[in-house]
Amino acid sequence: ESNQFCDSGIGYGDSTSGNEFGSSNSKLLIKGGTVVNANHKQIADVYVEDGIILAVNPNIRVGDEVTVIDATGKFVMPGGIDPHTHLEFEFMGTETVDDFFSGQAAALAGGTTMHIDFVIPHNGNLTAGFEAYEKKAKKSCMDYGFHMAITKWDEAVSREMELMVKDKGINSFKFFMAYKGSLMINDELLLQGFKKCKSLGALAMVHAENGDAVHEGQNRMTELGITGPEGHSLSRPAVLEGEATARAIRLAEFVNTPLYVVHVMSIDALEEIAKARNSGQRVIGEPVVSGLVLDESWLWHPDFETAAKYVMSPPIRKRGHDKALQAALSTGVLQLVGTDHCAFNSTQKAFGIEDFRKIPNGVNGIEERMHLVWDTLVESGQISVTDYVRLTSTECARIFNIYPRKGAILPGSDADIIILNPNSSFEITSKSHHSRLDTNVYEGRRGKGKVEVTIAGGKVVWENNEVKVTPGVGRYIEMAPFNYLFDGLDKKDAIYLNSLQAPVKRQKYTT
Ligand SMILES: NC(=O)NCCC(=O)O
Ligand SMILES: [Zn+2]
Ligand SMILES: [Zn+2]
Repeated sequence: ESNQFCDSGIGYGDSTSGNEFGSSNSKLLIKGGTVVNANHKQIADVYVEDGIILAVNPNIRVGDEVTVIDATGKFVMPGGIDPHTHLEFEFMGTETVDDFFSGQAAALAGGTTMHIDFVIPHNGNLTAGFEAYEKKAKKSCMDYGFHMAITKWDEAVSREMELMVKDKGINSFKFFMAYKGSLMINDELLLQGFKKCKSLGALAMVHAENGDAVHEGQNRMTELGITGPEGHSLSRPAVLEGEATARAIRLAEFVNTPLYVVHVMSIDALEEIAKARNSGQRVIGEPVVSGLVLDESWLWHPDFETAAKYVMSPPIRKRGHDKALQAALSTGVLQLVGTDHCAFNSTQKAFGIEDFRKIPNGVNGIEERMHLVWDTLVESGQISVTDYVRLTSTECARIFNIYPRKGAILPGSDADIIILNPNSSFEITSKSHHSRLDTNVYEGRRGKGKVEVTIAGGKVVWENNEVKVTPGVGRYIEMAPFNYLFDGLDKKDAIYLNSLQAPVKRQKYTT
């Protein structure tokens, strides 16, 4: 198809002409499509000026200076927001191949117009980590936000969390319960971190696996002589994800703070989330595309390169978990879909050729998510088109407090828009994808529904199978604390305090 601009297939816009997102159209009319929001759909036109949606109405008339895009028979929806990515991430002795430019160009080609990446503190220092990620993100070609990981605990970290929330636009912190010896924290830290999150109105996020038990499982596999990629799956079974999910949920309940469980990969974990939500606890569950559409059999593939590309944590599970995760999205047990895009090429994956513990963990997905969710869930009739918008965009915007600026096609919202043709089809291959990866875990997959146009910040950045983007035009989106999950939590605290009886008055004890 269109690899005419450079070898990655990414065309560069002209930043000197003010034509920043690659197309000259600062005034756009998207005509005759079915405009879909999370709670409503209607046939309407969408008028955009200078990056903002100004009107959504049937039969909008415009002058000749306006670029008109015909969307008849197609869906006009908010651009996808990926809540979980790792661009330019230093991990397991190497760095992901997609940076804030290539990863975002890939995202735009797949209909995602914003992502939230994880800042990793520098030797535990949050400010240093934030500044490093600010630098990495300077080449951004689409809007982005940050979560922040917490990897150690002391007074300085506690103060810096406050600084991040009050001055830097971060409203979520991730705690790794796995990766012993590197990112993993213990229960004491988890508890302190949850308390701090609650006081700041920041959302606590967990990578839920029992890291001590995973370490034990890895030793067990090594002693048994299982050194290949299948050892990755065997060493960290779903029970360890279920255990950590349950533990995090109970600690969040003890602190009375909302919890977001990232990359939910198993029935074990989703059952814990379902139980907590049924009892009224505010727990959000995020499955990722790999968990929804793949199964672990790839890890047993006789070719190392093929097997190793599926190594991620928690692992991709046995067939059955995928279908259960899909059903949990359609019933509301899980609320939004991410990717955990964390791209390591085959040379990097080969670091673990002798020992699965050294295979860098991570799979791709930032470009594929919107297509695969459509094909898997909408085309199969499991969710409606409005649900699709909610799961891929709106709910993420609500959780991270940027709705309705993002996640909606409404007057006043940012003009981040996709046009999806339900009668067209897509095919995924590393030969034409826009990531810098030399492989793709979805290689060869075809499906129905194709994102034909992506508009980011009011500019057409993907059309006719061409992506045209400019490094440096993506904006950092600050996210305010106290999202909707915090509403009324203080009332629950007050009821709890009132329920405590006065200390029992006892006679002085004499012997
Ligand atoms: N998931 C994974 O394997 N790599 C990225 C780091 C993480 O999210 O745990
Ligand atoms: Zn994780
Ligand atoms: Zn991740």
